[in-house]
Amino acid sequence: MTAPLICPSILASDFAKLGSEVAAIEAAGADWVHVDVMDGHFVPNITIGPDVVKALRPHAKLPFDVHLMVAPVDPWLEAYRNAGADILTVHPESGPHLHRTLGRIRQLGARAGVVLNPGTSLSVLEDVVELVDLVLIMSVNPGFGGQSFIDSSLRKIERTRALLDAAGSKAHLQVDGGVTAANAGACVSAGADALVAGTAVFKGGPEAYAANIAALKAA
Ligand SMILES: O=C(CO)[C@@H](O)[C@H](O)COP(=O)(O)O
Ligand SMILES: [Co+2]
Repeated sequence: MTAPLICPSILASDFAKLGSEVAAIEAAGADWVHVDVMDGHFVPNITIGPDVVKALRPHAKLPFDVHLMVAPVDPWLEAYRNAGADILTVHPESGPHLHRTLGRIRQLGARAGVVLNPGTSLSVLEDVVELVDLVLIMSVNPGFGGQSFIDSSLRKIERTRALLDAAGSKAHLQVDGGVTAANAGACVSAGADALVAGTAVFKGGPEAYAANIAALKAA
């Protein structure tokens, strides 16, 4: 089995040192930088605006994987793309026309992702599968880091893998929320090829990042 892509969520990093945190995870072997954007409306937390993404962009060469928890999302796509986002991932609930939103992301030259909350049906994906480069399965309800992995997510990952394979899609299948070295193997066995991890990467400070990332890859 190939090792999964590891996408540290900088939500769990030291916000007073974001530039050096992004550089540190790149040096420690991360594959993508996962940026959680929250608006205090779609989810009950406020985090990172496009100016912060722009300021962080020179600190790493890794793809910036921007998870937009913002509604309405459409007015923000261009700003985050211009700020340096390589992947823009949207919730179906964050706009009226998912098909149009995904098309717009690709038109902007970014990879398009769709993210399914624990309570969102996988059927949403059926009609847009040809427009997605990434499917993100939330294994917690969005809004905060440090929550516990919802075990029923494993079955949803399996069902998503089956749907993508049946459609001949090469989209990445990413998991986000409560991912640790203890459940990473089960996520990959279920069909995930990319793991978001905040707490599990940033615990222990910069000296621990390489070992934390290696543990997730090996799991
Ligand atoms: O999108 C989200 C939360 O809404 C995630 O990306 C979390 O930030 C992951 O953090 P951990 O659960 O790994 O601590
Ligand atoms: Co996220």
